[in-house]
Amino acid sequence: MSGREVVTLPDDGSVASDGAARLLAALAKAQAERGVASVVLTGGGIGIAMLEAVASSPDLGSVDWSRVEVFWGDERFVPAGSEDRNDAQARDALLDRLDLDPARVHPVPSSTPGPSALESEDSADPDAGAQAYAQVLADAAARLGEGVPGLPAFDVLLAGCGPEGHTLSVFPDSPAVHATAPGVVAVRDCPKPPPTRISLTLAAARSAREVWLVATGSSKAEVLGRAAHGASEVEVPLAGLAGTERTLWLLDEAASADL
Ligand SMILES: O=C(O)[C@H](O)[C@@H](O)[C@H](O)[C@H](O)COP(=O)(O)O
Repeated sequence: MSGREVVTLPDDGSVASDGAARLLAALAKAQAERGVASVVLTGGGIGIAMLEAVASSPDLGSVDWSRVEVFWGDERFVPAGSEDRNDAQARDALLDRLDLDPARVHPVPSSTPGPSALESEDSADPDAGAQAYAQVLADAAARLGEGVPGLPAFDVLLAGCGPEGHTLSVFPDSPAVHATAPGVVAVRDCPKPPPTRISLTLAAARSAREVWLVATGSSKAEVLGRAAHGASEVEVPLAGLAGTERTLWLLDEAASADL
């Protein structure tokens, strides 16, 4: 596991544009090395702002988007197409403008059948959805190469965090944070709405070569400070984020105040 690298930028706009430039460069490098690049997207304000910055980047064409595999680290378990879904927000912000191969875009199953690539796997039961997504990831691991058992060695996994320390949909002292095996879990009773979600576990996120935590604003400062000073992942799940080659915290000054 890699040591943590922290980059602090002046404000959220510069985090979005710097993150976008880094993402484009990382995907282009992965394609040069391995042919196909893979990225795990996140929801949240700064995660989506970063995708908007990718969409408006002059370097958008430096990546061959038909050779990018797209996954999500967590998803709100609501109907397909709902604006609450992280995948719908990512499509609006960026994905709909790209020449992606639909077979390489892997949304997390939704709560009702709908216009998703995984329509047949959508279900009213989040546990069934989690199991279906675990199979999608296992199939991808066979294609892309394995990081941890059963999970692809994603090139870049993006994650946000909440003021109480959640990342993905893994909340402090919740069943998901106690699920220590690499995998996909259903999450119920989330403090952040909507209450039902599907999420990679922290151990699954650690399958990625590079894990980037992207966080801005003063509400995140205290919990980032606790993680930097050794809080456990059970208390502060974001502390458990790590990539096999690189762990990057991309923050603004407000979020960095207690490091
Ligand atoms: O579904 C979600 O909401 C997320 O994936 C979640 O983990 C998010 O990234 C953080 O809560 C940060 O969200 P903000 O950037 O909006 O604070």
